[in-house]
Parts: sequence; structure tokens; C-alpha cells
Amino acid sequence: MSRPSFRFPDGFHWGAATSAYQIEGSPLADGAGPSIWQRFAHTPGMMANGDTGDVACDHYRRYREDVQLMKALGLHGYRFSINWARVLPEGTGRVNPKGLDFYSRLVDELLEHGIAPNATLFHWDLPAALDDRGGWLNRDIAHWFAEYAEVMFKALDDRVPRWSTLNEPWVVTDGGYLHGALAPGHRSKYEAPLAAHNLMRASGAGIQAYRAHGRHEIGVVFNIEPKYPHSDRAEDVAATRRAHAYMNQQFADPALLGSYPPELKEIFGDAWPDFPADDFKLTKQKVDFVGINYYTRAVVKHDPNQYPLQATPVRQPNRTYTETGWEVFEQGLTDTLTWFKQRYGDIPLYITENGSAFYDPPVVENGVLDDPLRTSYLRKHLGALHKAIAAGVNLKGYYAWSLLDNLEWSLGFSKRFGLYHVDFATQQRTPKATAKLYAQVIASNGSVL
Ligand SMILES: N#[N+]C[C@@H]1[C@@H](O)[C@H](O)[C@@H](O)[C@@H]2O[C@H]12
Repeated sequence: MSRPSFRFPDGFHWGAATSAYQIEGSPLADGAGPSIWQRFAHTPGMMANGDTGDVACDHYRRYREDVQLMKALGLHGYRFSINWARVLPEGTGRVNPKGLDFYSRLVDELLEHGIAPNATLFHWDLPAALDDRGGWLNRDIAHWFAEYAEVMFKALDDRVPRWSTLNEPWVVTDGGYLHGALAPGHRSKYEAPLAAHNLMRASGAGIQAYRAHGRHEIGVVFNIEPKYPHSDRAEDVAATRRAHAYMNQQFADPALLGSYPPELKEIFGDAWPDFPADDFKLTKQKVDFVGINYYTRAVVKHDPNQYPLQATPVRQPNRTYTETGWEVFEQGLTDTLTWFKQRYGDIPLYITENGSAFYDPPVVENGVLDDPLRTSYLRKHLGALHKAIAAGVNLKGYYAWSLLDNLEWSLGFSKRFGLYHVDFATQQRTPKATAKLYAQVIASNGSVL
């Protein structure tokens, strides 16, 4: 029987992704202001092993070397984020020319090697100076963000064809404002909805700024984790519905539909405000694409003790789990894409992150580090993409997470997602077997799978 052809549509865009605080290092160099992650990482007890982004992958200084790694993969595009506080040390007002210059040099290096820059304006590292003024809890942040976005568009839109306003706003509010595991480390069911709403107001204001100054594409990036009921019991089905609304609709709905799902009032109760109707004229803006970050699924059961969802994930027997505790479930990627099209329409989509953290025994042969579990994850998920495209999903591209092993936020350096292994003591980069496979996938547009 002939092997199925996994050839992707002509022009399919293949990339890799990173984020500023996770790879750059030099967080305060050349006039940069501190971000909330600079502060959080230097707060005792917040980071595994006391790891920080002070050096990370030293990308701020090694970016030319890293662009060579991208070229070796044959990447069509590179998704990176901009450290807002490098460019605007106080978050608003004064522009730091050396900070802006770093990103201009990075973009030029990418273009020189035929790699399309894909810039994310906010990937969690809010300027500390803005956090001091209330950060995402202050409604003025929509204007602060639009001011920053306009600075970046005027500086780089002549060379950056694709922009995203936000990366994974759900993680910012769930981790940073509800549970406190991420910067800025708050724990309040009253703050989380306010931060969530202001994130989407800011995203809308950034898109409006782009329509005034930009000439290419802008979108927003959501993490989507499909939820499946643990049983057909009504309480488990209801818990799954709540979990789905909380993670997968809370941000896409105000951005694309101009409303919130009713489950959020059910979840947060008196902590869910009645937001002004006019706000949704700002949150809902035409986007040129949506980025979806997919890693895993969740099987959900009712749990009256779990706050505030009254829902909890159930570990599945006889399944492979990654080092971050995520089940390998490629069907969830297909289901996510078909659901997204069904709910929000035929918006062009990119998988802006997909990847896995596994422990790789340090076995290097012919200069390549073997990582069979990560390679298997990639093969399975690219196959799932192919199923979604065959089902009519308007999928334009895929960015592997991540180009490099990097700082996995408060989990530190121990969770390694990179196509390239990084020895953080020496900064040596070593391709993994998955990098070699990915390069073949790109060269053959998927046919090699
Ligand atoms: N954990 N994990 C891996 C990855 C994280 O490193 C990215 O910064 C986020 O955008 C998203 O959570 C996914």
C-alpha cells in the first residue's frame, strides 16, 4: 500500500519561534528598562533552580550565529518577540535608540538570509515601569500599548511582513493574575478578568494603530487546548464546557466575535465585571490572521474543590506525556483547527507554536543529538495538520517551538523544547535529530513524512 503523501499546499510557510526574555539575555543592556520578568526572575523562590534570563541563550549578542542556524534549517520565517522595555524603557515616551537598533539589526540579518521576520509585540515581558502604574489592571494600557506598537510599526514595518499584538493572553492572566505562578505573580479572581479584558482592549488598539501605519499583516496569537469530558456524566460535561470557555474562548471571542461566552460569569461570579458595551468596539478588530499555539489536550472532570473552574484535568493511562506533563495527542491539533474555523469562520491561520519538551540522553552522533520522542511528536503533529488542511482549514503555515532550548519561564532551563540543544554553560548549539527531520520537511514541503 502506498504511503500517504503529506505534501503541504504550495507556498506553505515553515518557521520556528522564540521569545525575547526566553533567549536574549542582556535584559538591561544598552539602556533597556527592566521588565516584570526581570523582576520576577530575581525574586527569590519564583524560578526553578534560581534560573533567570540574565544570559539565557545570549541571543542579544549571538543573533547572527542563530540566524545561521535558521538558514541551516531552511526556514521560511522566524517568529520572535520584541522586549517592549528595550525600546521604551519606561513603557511610554522616551525611545531607547539602541534597543530599537537591536531589532532593526535582527530584522536585516533575517532578510539578508531570506528569512521572513514575524514579530510579536508582547510575549509576557511587560515593562516594569508600566506594572508600577497598574499594568494590565489599568485601562490606560490600551493607549500605552498602541503608542509602543506605533513606534515599532514606524521603525520596522517596511521590513516586517507579519506582526502579532499579543502572545497567549490566557497564560498572562491565569498565570500572572489568578494563580501567581508567573509574572507579575498576583493571585486574585478579581484582577484576572480585568487584566484579560485590558489585554484584548490593548490588542484591539494595537490593530487600529496598524491600520493607520502598517502595510502588511497583523494578527493575534492564542493558546488553544481542546477539552474532552472524562465521562458523559452531566457534571463532567458541564465542567468541560467551563474549561473550554475559560481557556479557548475567553480571548478569541472578544477579539473575533465582540463578546464573552456566558460561562465566564458562571465561573467568576461576582468577580466578573459588566464591561462597557463600547469596549467591544475596540476588542473586535479585523485581523489578517490568527496564530494558534497548540501543545496538548485536556480530559476534564468536575471537581468542586478546584478554583475557580470547578474542573480538573485527568491524566490518561497508557499515553506518552512530555516533561511539562502534557499528553501527546495529535488529534487534538486537528480538532482545534476544525473547531476554530467552525466558530470564528475562515480566517487564515498559522500554527505559531507547537513542540515538546523531553529529556534527551546526551547521545551525540555525527554532531547530532538524538531525540526520538521529540521527532515522533513532530511527525505526528504535522500529520494532524495535514488532516486539518484536507478538512478545509485555511492553514497558511507552521512555526516549531522552539528554535533553541531556552528559559521555560518559571520552570527554568530544565524543560528543553529546542530544535537545537543549548549548553548554557558554553552557549554551544547542537542540532537535534528533530532539527534534521524538520529541515527535510521544509525542503520537501512535507513529502518526506
Ligand atoms: N510551556 N511551554 C512552551 C511554550 C512557552 O515557552 C512559550 O513562551 C509560550 O508562548 C507557550 O507556552 C508555550
